[in-house]
Amino acid sequence: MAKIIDGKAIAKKLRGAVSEQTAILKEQSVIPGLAVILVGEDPASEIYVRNKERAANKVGVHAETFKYPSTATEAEILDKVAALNVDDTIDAILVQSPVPSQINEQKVQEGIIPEKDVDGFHPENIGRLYAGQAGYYPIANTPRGIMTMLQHEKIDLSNKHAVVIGRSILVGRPMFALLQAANVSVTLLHQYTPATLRRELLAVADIVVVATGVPDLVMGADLKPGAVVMDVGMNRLPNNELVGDVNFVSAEKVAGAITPVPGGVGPMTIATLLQTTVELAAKHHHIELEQGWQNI
Ligand SMILES: Nc1nc(=O)c2c([nH]1)NC[C@@H]1CN(c3ccc(C(=O)N[C@@H](CCC(=O)O)C(=O)O)cc3)C=[N+]21
Repeated sequence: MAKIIDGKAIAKKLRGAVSEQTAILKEQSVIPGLAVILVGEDPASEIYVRNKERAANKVGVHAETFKYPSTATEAEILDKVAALNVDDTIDAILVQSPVPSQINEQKVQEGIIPEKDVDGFHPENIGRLYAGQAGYYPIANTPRGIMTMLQHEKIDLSNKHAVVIGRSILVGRPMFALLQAANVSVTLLHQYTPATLRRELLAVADIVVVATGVPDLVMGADLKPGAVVMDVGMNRLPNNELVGDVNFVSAEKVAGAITPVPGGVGPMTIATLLQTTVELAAKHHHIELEQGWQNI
């Protein structure tokens, strides 16, 4: 049976470290500010945004949510982003994805200045990540949180092969770059990968990251025994149950370690978002943070 990777517990540790860092910033009168723009009335997004706000306030991050109706225009959102870009109390800006179809998401992402781009979506930040550049720049929080979990679990990455399923800017693509930077050999699959090829590759994957939105896409029988499985999926079933993209019951019999849904990758995404917000605030105010993250 696989070890269950407790994302909730690791997230709690990380939030503790974030609190220590916000305390250091507070001594210099800096309160990290996170602005969240939410367009439309998607109930799932609203819950997520509320969770973020609550978690932020508990660790000393000031979070503000700006809500717009689903009829909001692109110009309205771009204007708000422009105002937040020059707002000195705001260090990090996040536009909740997806946005309604009249708004060009890419244009909005490019409107956030790279220094406040807490999702790591700006082409400049993505370019740096893909180029494997050194130095600090924000990186998408879900894949970054997954790297923290792998590190926390002391999973040896050297000479390993990872299969990442999903090529979104939110998860798959930055995951590919981060694993590669950690010297993992990475194969990136997506919805056009034939199922036969997917199974061939999963059978030789030491690490599997799944972010597709397809329940039961990966079954225990697909896995290499002992594989580490990171499930990013969040699917609400008709019976209201929340499940990932991996069939947990069959997978936990074959995997070496696996993240549950809920309580796995999700809580780490939020904790990592707060971590990134604090880092951006420190950079904005030219304050050197202590090397607090290492204790996670
Ligand atoms: N610009 C942008 N950045 C994002 O990071 C972003 C986004 N847009 N749009 C939506 C997705 C989704 N996402 C989640 C993060 C945490 C949980 C989470 O905390 N889940 C908990 C609780 C789930 C529950 O019980 O409802 C869990 O998995 O245990 C869920 C979903 C971030 N996203």
